[in-house]
Amino acid sequence: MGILYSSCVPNRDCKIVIMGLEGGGKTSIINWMREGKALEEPPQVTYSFNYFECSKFGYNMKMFDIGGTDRKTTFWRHFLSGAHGLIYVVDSSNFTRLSEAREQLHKILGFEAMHGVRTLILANKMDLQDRKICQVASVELIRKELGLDNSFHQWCIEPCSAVTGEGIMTGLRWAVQGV
Ligand SMILES: Nc1nc2c(ncn2[C@@H]2O[C@H](COP(=O)(O)OP(=O)(O)OP(=O)(O)O)[C@@H](O)[C@H]2O)c(=O)[nH]1
Ligand SMILES: [Mg+2]
Repeated sequence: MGILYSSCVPNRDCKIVIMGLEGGGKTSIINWMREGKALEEPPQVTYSFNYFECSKFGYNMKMFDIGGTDRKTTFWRHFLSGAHGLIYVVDSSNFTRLSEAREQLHKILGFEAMHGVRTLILANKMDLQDRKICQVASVELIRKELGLDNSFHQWCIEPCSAVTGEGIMTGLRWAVQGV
């Protein structure tokens, strides 16, 4: 009976918004979430947004991948409204843009629609250090630079790579917990 019951329970809808500076790896990460593998070709720059749906962890996830080049906050408002989770992607190999990321993240979290929304920070491109291509910022440094310690939001930082898949599904599971 238990098995019959669980197989009949429909997936719950869950709206996830993925944001971050351009080139951080949002589209590549979403590809991992959907396909479980890295893209064969580097993705094209996302102008405006991409929309994807995928079923994971008992949720029908509606995912909005917001291109990093468009910084119009009026444009963001539309996507943030009704979101259950925010995933903010940071390029860990780009030390010089961490303060810009902090500014953008705080702007996003300042929207009323973000109150009570779980915020997952994905510290992406960790493979670059593992493959000895370049040094990346540690999770500790990213935490400090993003300045979330006094935030009322529920947040978590997960190191990840859209090349190896490290950390992506663990982070996503955290982001949708309790939705
Ligand atoms: N080494 C490495 N490269 C990555 C990783 N994730 C993304 N990239 C590369 O980084 C570049 C940008 O990736 P995108 O996924 O297009 O980044 P985005 O955040 O969607 O960028 P916009 O659409 O411009 O906002 C591409 O060349 C990717 O192949 C990663 O985890 N490791
Ligand atoms: Mg993109």
